[in-house]
Amino acid sequence: MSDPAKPTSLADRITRPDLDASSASFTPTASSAQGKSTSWADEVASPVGGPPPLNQTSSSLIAAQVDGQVEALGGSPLHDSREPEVQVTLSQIQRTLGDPLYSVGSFEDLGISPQILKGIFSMNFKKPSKIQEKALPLLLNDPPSNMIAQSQSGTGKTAAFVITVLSRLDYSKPNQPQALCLAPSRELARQIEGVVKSIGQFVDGLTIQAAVPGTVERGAKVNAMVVIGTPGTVMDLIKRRQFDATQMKVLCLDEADNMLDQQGLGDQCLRVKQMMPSVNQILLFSATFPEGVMRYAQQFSPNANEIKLKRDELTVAGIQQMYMDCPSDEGKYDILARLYGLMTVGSSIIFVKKRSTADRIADRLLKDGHQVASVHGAFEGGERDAILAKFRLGECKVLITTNVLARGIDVQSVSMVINYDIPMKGRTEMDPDSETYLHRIGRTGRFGRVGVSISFVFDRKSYMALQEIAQHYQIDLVRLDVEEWDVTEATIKNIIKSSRAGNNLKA
Ligand SMILES: Nc1ncnc2c1ncn2[C@@H]1O[C@H](COP(=O)(O)OP(=O)(O)OP(=O)(O)O)[C@@H](O)[C@H]1O
Repeated sequence: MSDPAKPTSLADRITRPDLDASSASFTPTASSAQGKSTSWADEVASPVGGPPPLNQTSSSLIAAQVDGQVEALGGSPLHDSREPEVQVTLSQIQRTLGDPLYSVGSFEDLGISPQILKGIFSMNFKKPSKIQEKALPLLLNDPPSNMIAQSQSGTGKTAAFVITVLSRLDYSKPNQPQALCLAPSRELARQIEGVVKSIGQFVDGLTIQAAVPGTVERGAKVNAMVVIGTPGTVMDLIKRRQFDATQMKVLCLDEADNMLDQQGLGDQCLRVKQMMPSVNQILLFSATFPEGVMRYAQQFSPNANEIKLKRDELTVAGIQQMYMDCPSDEGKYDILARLYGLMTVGSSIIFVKKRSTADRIADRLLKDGHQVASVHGAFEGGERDAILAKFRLGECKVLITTNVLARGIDVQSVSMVINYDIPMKGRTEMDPDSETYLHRIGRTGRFGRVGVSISFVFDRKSYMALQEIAQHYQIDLVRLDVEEWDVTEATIKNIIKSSRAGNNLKA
């Protein structure tokens, strides 16, 4: 069907790596080199570029496996050249104050309290990551200044803002709310609460409280120094005077682009901010800041120092991004069921568009004898917490979910992410949602680990959407052949194994 000499499709641009089991390295087969394919990929013309040299694709896969090996016993794997340089732009105010811009090589250089340092080291953080080394000197500088910070998924943004929050508190006022971290989902808020607890575990007098649905009873007071919550709940608590926000110093929005971009969440964040007259440091963090949202972010967090990444540096090198050409929408299920064995090598997350799809797939997989759990917005809060807790502990290895868990969730054992449905924007679903794609696949490959993402396409629309996402980030997706299952299986296994080796060493 396709002319091997003519680079017309994504499948032509991207090469399928085949595994040479004896040498445990990838080499292209004759069939892939000749462009043999019967997929959507061949039927849709690609507007850009020719194929990368075959050996380039295969060697990049080998490199990824080597990169994924982490240092033995608690060494941090993310301290090498794979972490892209972040671009720092100082605010006008900061420039007039003088240039404090330096990059710290160690947490000790930050001048933070010994108790906070002890907390950091107890988490086995040996050195700051790039975002931490660039952001923390600015975040901790006096007088406090705003920041809009972008860095890749899994690079330690949470610790950067948590260390800042803990360094800004007046410990003589344990019952007075002074810092608020907002997140778009209860799960992420809970996770941030955990990080505050861990880093702050040796800080005398620290008080922490979650403000997500169901945690603060009607009439009860929010009386902790650090509050971590979701925008709607926090807004209601302040309005009902359960939460005194008058002495708030720091406001931090995690996944800021997502919250500011959505009508409801964005309005709630703005209302919350307006109810905090004394806030003097507004921090916005995310792996993505699309241009349109950036302008609003700059209004929300005025005169902020900015840390940004180039668009082609947004994807994490350790995540091998692949796709599978499925026979039909319904046919995706059979492919998923075949992948099940690989999904349980580590832990996996399957992202679908609709809650009903999550339930349907979970039911079928369970009936077929597989252990999976689904979780989404229709579940009651406590149930959501319980399922995620099981997943974190590895008691449940495969989680089927919607975009509700696409952002921020940090489970280091996740070695595979499956995009069962390609993420599309809004109700019309006309445009691919590149940001959500990035956040979804970012649930694997955390802090320098290796992971695999597999996106399912089955028709022209899904194929074109994925192609657009690939072009947006200038990435080459690897095609896995559903017809050559042995090769596909070996390819995935090999990558996951390398990440597991790292994790085992770390344990
Ligand atoms: N300096 C460090 N050394 C070692 N591990 C670290 C360090 N900083 C953070 N980590 C670990 O890296 C992992 C990812 O961090 P975190 O969840 O903050 O990423 P993130 O940048 O917020 O990602 P996302 O964009 O997906 O929300 C966590 O498990 C965290 O404990």
